[in-house]
Amino acid sequence: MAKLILASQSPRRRELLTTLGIDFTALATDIDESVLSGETPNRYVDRLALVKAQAGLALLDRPADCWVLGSDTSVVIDGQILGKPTSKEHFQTMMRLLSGRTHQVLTGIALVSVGDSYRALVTTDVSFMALSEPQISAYWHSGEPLDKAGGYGIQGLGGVFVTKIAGSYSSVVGLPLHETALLLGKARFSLYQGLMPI
Ligand SMILES: Cc1cn([C@H]2C[C@H](O)[C@@H](COP(=O)(O)OP(=O)(O)OP(=O)(O)O)O2)c(=O)[nH]c1=O
Repeated sequence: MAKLILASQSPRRRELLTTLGIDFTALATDIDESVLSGETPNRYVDRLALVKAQAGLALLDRPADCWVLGSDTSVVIDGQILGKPTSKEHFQTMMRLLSGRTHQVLTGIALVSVGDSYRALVTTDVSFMALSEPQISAYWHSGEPLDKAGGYGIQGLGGVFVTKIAGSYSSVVGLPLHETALLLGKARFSLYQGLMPI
């Protein structure tokens, strides 16, 4: 039986993958997350998921026995990719953009082995209430925004700002469970007692 490796340092991704009940090992990869010139948001998250998985595969002693899962989540508004905030000012700019509007959360996932790869891209619409400057400032001081794409966590205090979501909640948190299960099925991993046909 092949081994499953999660190439991610995100605690949310580890938690979400754990819920599928398949044994896996997590390892951290360090990759360049810069957007290429002219790259669309869809291509960007798809490429980064693949690069993370490939970087994970390259770290393994016995890659031939393994499948590596990589994932990338980005927030997109007006065609602009919002990554993680690098400062309070950067965070405020993001919140002002998201305030009172609907944006997209894109998550790319890639499952790679030495000879094969499967990929999926999931888009979810998330609507925010209109935010005041004091609200934005209070949220920054919670400490939650720093390690999250778009500067918010729907699963935490950031969920207070979300008025509507259309799509996959787990994808917004970092790993779309349905699509991940489909990819794992293609790689012949069996989920809990036939939960998902393979
Ligand atoms: C929008 C949103 C993002 N996020 C998180 C998911 C991802 O962890 C993070 C986006 O950054 P990513 O670069 O996708 O992931 P990461 O750096 O945390 O982990 P790794 O690359 O090692 O896998 O933002 C939430 O937790 N909740 C949310 O509502």
